[in-house]
Amino acid sequence: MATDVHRPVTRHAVHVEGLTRSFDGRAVIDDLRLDIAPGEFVALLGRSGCGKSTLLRILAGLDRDITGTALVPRRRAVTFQAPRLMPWKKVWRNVLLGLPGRPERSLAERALDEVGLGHRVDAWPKTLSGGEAQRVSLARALVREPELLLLDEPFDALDALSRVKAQRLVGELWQRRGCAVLLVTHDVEEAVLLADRVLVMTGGRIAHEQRIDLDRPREITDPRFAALRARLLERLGVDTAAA
Ligand SMILES: Nc1ncnc2c1ncn2[C@@H]1O[C@H](COP(=O)(O)OP(=O)(O)OP(=O)(O)O)[C@@H](O)[C@H]1O
Repeated sequence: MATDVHRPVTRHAVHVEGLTRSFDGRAVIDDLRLDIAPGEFVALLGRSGCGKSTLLRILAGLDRDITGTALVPRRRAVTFQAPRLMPWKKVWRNVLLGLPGRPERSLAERALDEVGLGHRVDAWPKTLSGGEAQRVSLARALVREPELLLLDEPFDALDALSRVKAQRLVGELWQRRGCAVLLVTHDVEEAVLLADRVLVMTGGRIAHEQRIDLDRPREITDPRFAALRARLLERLGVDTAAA
């Protein structure tokens, strides 16, 4: 088994080749190939259960039971659908959780400022709204100064308005930080809004990829936006005529 995970890479932010992950003899990821360039924003779409989260967990280093090659930078960070905050730690301590050594509180303050939560540094997690909690988890990712940011459906649990705000924030952070992003999402519109390239995963592989060559900020009212959205929905097997 050639598990070549987590060596530093330079030319790519992610280099995956011949990656396979099986559960109970069934390959959920099947000979998958994927490259992400430094600073590139990639969105990953696919039907429920197609293996998106499994791939993300592998890239995050949380699942090493693989065959094939998966090279990612050492400085990487991941956020999940749920913010996963420790309720007995204040917000700033949650942000610094898991960092080596004795990181300074000011690090957390800076990251929280960046996500618009400078005023909630000393708050307890239970006093946060869903959108705020998700932003804390984003700050926890940013404090690691990632070259690769892995986002697993980070906006899914949010109401429509918080979702739009959070999407905008992620777009701004990405532009400011210049890190590569892999965003797993169910939402085709979100993918077209944010990504340089959208991947559609089927049968454990990347079955389709679509470059999004629209200027930013993007307008969903742009006919080119609608055309890309329709093409991706088609690739996902959604009947757009009936939608
Ligand atoms: N630890 C596990 N043990 C057994 N099967 C698993 C395990 N983790 C994932 N699977 C299976 O692998 C498949 C892919 O799961 P995964 O969570 O990666 O899908 P997904 O594309 O992220 O789905 P969703 O969009 O619903 O989140 C599913 O059939 C799931 O049941």
